[in-house]
Amino acid sequence: MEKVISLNHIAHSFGVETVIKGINIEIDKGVIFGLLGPSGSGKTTLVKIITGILYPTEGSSVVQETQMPSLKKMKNIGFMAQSDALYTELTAYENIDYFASIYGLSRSERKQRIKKVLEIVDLVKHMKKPVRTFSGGMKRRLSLAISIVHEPEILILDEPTVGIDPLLRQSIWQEFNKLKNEGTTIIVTTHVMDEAEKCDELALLHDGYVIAQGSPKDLKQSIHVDTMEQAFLHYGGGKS
Ligand SMILES: Nc1ncnc2c1ncn2[C@@H]1O[C@H](COP(=O)(O)OP(=O)(O)OP(=O)(O)O)[C@@H](O)[C@H]1O
Repeated sequence: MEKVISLNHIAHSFGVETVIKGINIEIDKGVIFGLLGPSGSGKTTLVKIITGILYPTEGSSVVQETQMPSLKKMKNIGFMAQSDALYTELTAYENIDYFASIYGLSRSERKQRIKKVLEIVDLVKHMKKPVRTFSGGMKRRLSLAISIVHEPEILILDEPTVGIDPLLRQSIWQEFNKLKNEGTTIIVTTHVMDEAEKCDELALLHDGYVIAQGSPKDLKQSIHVDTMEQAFLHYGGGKS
């Protein structure tokens, strides 16, 4: 298996508070890797470190054999942050077009891919509306469209389906699986157990530590429980 991401002894502090504590994770190409943990456990901080947006206090994030941060590698990464970074006076189409042009897509590539991603997130009929008129869920869907428009090799999604209804959530997960089958490596943070079940591999985070790691099946089987929720509680997760 080709390693795409290696996190080596990562620790991170904000002032005197250490929020990431000695994390080692290796992620293979073409898997959906979930970071599961309660609010404040360090998921967002960790994905920011992986992408190179945040420089860790200790350790290193290596993406495709390159130490982050690396501008070159950032072009191979699609990142959907937890808060939507959108231009509210522009339309949905214009927002995607703007980010696609930053990624260097030609006019014809943009036209074709924007159409595709708008369909995936079910925003075709709203594409000409200014984003200021969008609901929270619509903004999330637009952010997702932007993160995949340049067909990145690595897709990092911080709670991508918050505020998205169950039906669309299901079709978005189908799309993640499709991207995975095409070789995209996907990292997704969540505190929703049924989403965790859909990941190939999981790291359970609690208070800045990885408390368990493995496939959902292995994590459940090794302690003889039926649900991820039970597994998470067993391993010491739950509320911080
Ligand atoms: N810029 C910052 N300055 C100070 N403390 C921060 C900062 N960002 C995060 N933290 C703290 O780091 C800890 C981990 O936060 P983080 O956002 O990584 O958690 P999370 O697991 O993503 O939570 P959530 O599920 O609520 O998004 C929290 O205690 C948070 O208060």
